[in-house]
Amino acid sequence: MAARVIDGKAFAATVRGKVAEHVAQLKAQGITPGLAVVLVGADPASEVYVRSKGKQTVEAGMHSVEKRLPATASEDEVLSIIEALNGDPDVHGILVQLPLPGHLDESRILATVDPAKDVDGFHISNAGLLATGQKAMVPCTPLGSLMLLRDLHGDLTGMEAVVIGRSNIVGKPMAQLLLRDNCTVTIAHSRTRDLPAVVRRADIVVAAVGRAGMVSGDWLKPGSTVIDVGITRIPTESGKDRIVGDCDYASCAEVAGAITPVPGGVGPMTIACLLANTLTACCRANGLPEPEGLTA
Ligand SMILES: Nc1nc2c(c(=O)[nH]1)N[C@@H](CN(C=O)c1ccc(C(=O)N[C@@H](CCC(=O)O)C(=O)O)cc1)CN2
Ligand SMILES: [Mg+2]
Repeated sequence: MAARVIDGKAFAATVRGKVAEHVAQLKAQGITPGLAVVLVGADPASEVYVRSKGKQTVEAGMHSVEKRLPATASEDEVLSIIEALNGDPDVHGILVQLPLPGHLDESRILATVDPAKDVDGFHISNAGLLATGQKAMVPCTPLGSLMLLRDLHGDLTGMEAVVIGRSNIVGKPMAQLLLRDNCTVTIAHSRTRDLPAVVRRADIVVAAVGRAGMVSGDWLKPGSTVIDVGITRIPTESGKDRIVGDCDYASCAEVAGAITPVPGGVGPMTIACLLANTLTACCRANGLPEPEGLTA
């Protein structure tokens, strides 16, 4: 039987609606959550994401700040912008759009964001809090993926999860979140021996390696749930890029029980969760209860 298609676009719209409702309540108390996005350079995909972030921030009723620097900006210039945003009381969330130009030290830049305003959850102190099971800001793509899984399965306790990819942004935090939800978690990667056999054990597969179409249907346990985090742009003859995930959709959809499409799966959840994290950061900064169902 063909897999159920997990509609991340629709789910993201629901999340954004909930965020907007909370924001309206905060504004009635004189509090407006604010999100600042820092973009260094003019990577075309980053331009698109940053524009969407600003637009969706405003649509949710929040205050949006955009700081743009040329690709030639020095590290000190980037750091001084972040420091100013750290001290701005109207800004509750700060993110630095990745990738950064190669001459900049990404770790140093991310470590300069105030952890309480780190709505991407990339600061080492948030990574450490998450790894030790404490209250953290959680990276948006793993948080969105977890929301989709909880919506589909309810309780994830006891499920076998295989996360393919060990990045700090997706693979590692995703594994931590699944562990926290009582899954038995394996992190697989490019050096894993017999990757298809490892993936075949999984009730939940999260593919986050950045290799187009790598996971094929014959790697899957029948009925498993596939979360495809990959986004690879493939140029087409029409001149417009087509985007594909890390899973070979046609073959995986024949074997899986449920699968996220690319586009329209995990991608839209990333920005919806960014808004949710900004709301959470604003509530924490004001000593207010956190919104239910919008955090991990
Ligand atoms: N600071 C950050 N940088 C990057 C992150 C991040 O979470 N924080 N993630 C990605 C880019 N990204 C957001 O920044 C992002 C990627 C994809 C989507 C999305 O909605 N994708 C759509 C397709 C859109 C398209 O056609 O390009 C989908 O999958 O349906 C949103 C945000 C790297 N950098
Ligand atoms: Mg670098």
